[in-house]
Amino acid sequence: MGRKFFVGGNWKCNGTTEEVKKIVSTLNDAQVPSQDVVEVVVSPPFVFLPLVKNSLRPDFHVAAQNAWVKKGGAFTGEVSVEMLVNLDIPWVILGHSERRLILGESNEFVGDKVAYALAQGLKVIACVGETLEQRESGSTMDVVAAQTKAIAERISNWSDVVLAYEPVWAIGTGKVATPAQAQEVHLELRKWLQANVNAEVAATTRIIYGGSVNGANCKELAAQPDVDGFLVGGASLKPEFIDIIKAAEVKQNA
Ligand SMILES: O=C(CO)COP(=O)(O)O
Repeated sequence: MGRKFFVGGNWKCNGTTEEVKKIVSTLNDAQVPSQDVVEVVVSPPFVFLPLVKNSLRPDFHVAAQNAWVKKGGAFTGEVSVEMLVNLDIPWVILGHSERRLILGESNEFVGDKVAYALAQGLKVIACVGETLEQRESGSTMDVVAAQTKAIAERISNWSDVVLAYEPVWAIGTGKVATPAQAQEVHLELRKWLQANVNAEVAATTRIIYGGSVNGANCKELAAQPDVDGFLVGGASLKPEFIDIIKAAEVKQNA
């Protein structure tokens, strides 16, 4: 199958220097499966990226939580892709629902960001997901397909993209999607990629789940055939993130 398990930790807008040092030290001391089995990427706020990059174990990598849509310049408050490349930051999270919904980023804007970041050599964790209202009205697949389409229309190479399905109603709510709910959308997304991109991209692109993942629910989710890992928020700030990384072993034993 060849889809290496991927565990991302999205620290969001959290942390002090002391807290960040503590999380890094916990991660550095952890016994986890090897890089051949699981790819681990943590995403601190921009201001802590150099600290984390310089102190984190070499088998774990870092991601920015956002980047500007095109070349940097007169865009007060933004951080450009070029700056991330300059700092040797390999990954960026784009299209997180908090940016789509709170900061008003449209599907097209997110698609443009993904295309620009990939073109400059970054790897992208691209997020999609429906709100509770959209789920209840039966439009989950239409919503995630439209979000994915806006990306697919703008890129030709998916090898540096990880697709994160993060239902908005499950984010930070403690209300995790059931393994069946996650599997259903992941499979539909894979079918969408097959029909609209190609079979190889559908078979090889990692589709990870995010939304109230924790040490207790991660194994059952990881056992789903189309769940290739996680994007973890709150629990990525805690030692239980190590247990979530270890959920990769579920795939090995499958
Ligand atoms: O938004 C998320 C990761 O990007 C998920 O957040 P929680 O794990 O805190 O629900």
